[in-house]
Amino acid sequence: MSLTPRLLNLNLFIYPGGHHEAAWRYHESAPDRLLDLTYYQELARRAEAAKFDAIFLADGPSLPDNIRYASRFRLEPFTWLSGLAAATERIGLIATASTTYLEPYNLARLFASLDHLSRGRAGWNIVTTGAPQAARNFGLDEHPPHAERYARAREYLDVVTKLWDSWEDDALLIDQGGGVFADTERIHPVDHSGRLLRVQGPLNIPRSPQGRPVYVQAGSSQDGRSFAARYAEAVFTAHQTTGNAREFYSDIKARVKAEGRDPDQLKVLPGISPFIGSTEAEARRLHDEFNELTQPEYSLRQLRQMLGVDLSGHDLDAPFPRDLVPADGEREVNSRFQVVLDIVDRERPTIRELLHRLAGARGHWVTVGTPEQIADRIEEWFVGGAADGFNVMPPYLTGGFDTFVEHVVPILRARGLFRTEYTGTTLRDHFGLPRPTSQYGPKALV
Ligand SMILES: Cc1cc2nc3c(=O)[nH]c(=O)nc-3n(C[C@H](O)[C@H](O)[C@H](O)COP(=O)(O)O)c2cc1C
Repeated sequence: MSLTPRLLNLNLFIYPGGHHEAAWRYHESAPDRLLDLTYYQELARRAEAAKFDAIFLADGPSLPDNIRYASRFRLEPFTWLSGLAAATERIGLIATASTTYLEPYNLARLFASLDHLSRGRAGWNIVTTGAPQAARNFGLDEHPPHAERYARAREYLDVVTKLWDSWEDDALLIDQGGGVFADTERIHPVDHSGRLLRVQGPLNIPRSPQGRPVYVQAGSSQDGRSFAARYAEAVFTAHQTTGNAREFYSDIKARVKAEGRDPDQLKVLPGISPFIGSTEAEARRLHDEFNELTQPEYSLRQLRQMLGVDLSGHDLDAPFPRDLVPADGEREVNSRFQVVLDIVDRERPTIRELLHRLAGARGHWVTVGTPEQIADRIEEWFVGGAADGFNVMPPYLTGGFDTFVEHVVPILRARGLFRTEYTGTTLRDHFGLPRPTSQYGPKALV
């Protein structure tokens, strides 16, 4: 049982301009700065000043098909995070990278380099890539099926973990007198030859400050949850209700325990996208103002990706036609399908009401209220076995984040729920995770 108080882990989940689909149209947004590094460096410094655990960047190797209506382009995460590393000292840097569309040796180099250059702040959001259109950017006619992507991901994790371990911690000698830079006896080829991957190794840079990046994952299917239980040290997830979040949390922790791991060493971090006002009415007005900026063409396309149903041409103010949702329709992400279907079954919305429910954060928890109300809800999930912390998803930037930091974080601190200072320097320190030893390291003396 840990003696240090259990504190929230909070990440800033950055989408260009903000998570609400219409954020780029809001008068306080700065859509002309979304390719400007200094815009994100300013944001990263504010998140570090607020003692956040990490910055998280999503990614996919294809252009989302709704770019006509929303600022949904994708800056490459490693390039982006290297620029943020140069502007910060402590805050973690979590990049999304695909086990389907990156070669293991390249991915291992990218993360080891980011971990060295940031002095131990790298995290890896491990994805298999849900977007089928990515396949044609890599010479494939078809996107690999879900189960096959996870089979590759499991073998992939074994390979890159070997690569990150391939230099023992004390392999780098830099013995100027003796003229030996590195002890090659302590640098090991990995010689992996598996069903799907073949990699000889070793990696071409020394073992990084954290040993390897923090393993983050966001799967929700059975494959996804089993994968998380075996490898992940943090799991991102999307839930609308405390009940569903609690069910996911206890399932994942039980799976980790069944894998013989310590459940405290996997942090469950749902998304939260808060609209904050000095009164509840003001917060609701702000939320409505954003929803009035939405464009049905975008929202209907997103709904088709989530539910596999095309409602263009339907009366948006008619009840959502639940019977049109195919049980096994073509959709990108199974887990989000269930989240949206639960909203439909629970709230019986019109089509327009459902589009507005999803406009804020694509099925993540959107919550509207005063700073005290937002803090109450965060505390309820945190102490109630539904979350170890959150991916904070500001509906718009930078104002949506500034309001959360200036008005909600102080309340969380006053309640003893969030750190006042960093107690460590690496992302593993912030998450309370151990630094793994190398599987090639000197065998423990018996
Ligand atoms: C917070 C969060 C962030 C995610 N970010 C990405 C991402 O950047 N790229 C991606 O391809 N998938 C992303 N996903 C999707 C997951 O990787 C995963 O495919 C999805 O949750 C469905 O799980 P499943 O594959 O186990 O069905 C994200 C999911 C969540 C909850």
